[in-house]
Amino acid sequence: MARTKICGINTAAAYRAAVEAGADWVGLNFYPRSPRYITGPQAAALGADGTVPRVGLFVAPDAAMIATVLAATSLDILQLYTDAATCRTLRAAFGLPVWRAVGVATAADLPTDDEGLDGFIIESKPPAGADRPGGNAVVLDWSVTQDWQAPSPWLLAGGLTPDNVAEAIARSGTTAVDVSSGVETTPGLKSSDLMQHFVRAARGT
Ligand SMILES: O=C(O)c1ccccc1NCC(=O)[C@H](O)[C@H](O)COP(=O)(O)O
Repeated sequence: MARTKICGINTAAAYRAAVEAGADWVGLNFYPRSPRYITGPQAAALGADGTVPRVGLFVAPDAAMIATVLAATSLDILQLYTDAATCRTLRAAFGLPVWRAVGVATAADLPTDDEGLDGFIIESKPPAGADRPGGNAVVLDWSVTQDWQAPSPWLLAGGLTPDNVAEAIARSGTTAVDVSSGVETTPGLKSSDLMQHFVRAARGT
């Protein structure tokens, strides 16, 4: 049984489908190189009704980048691809919970304290030559977190699909999962059926 974040929501239809599928969070991607990229104004049209918490994703962010998005729309959580100190600074600046995204290859890469943050996204490192740090459909070795004493809440991500998420949950010990590619038919195009199957498989139903 795990909660689910569906990341890379980029249309009103995809937002509705993620809500109907039972996602616990939706991710909005503000990284221009991503096939799921949206702007702040586009995000404003995607379910700012509070139905499902919205996680805003930023890569190498500064305060101006985040402020520009927040001027156009609200966010509930920040998912940041940057160092822990910058995460703490931005957390204080905007008064929003921060999840730091951590690329993991071995147990040595796992955080050993909460870093003054609210949680982590634990995912596979990007493959060589990747143009983005996440959303690459690359699976992590799920045994890496088996003996980890997680210092705070965390979500498992990377290459998850409706077919492998139950095994990923069982082997990693996670209580929350995060998916982007695995619920798409092509990069950036979310599938309602795949989202429904993914959430059901994550819930064990
Ligand atoms: O999804 C992207 O395109 C992306 C681009 C740059 C940074 C992060 C990105 N995704 C972040 C996520 O939270 C994804 O859900 C996570 O990396 C898992 O992606 P996937 O392996 O495609 O399920």
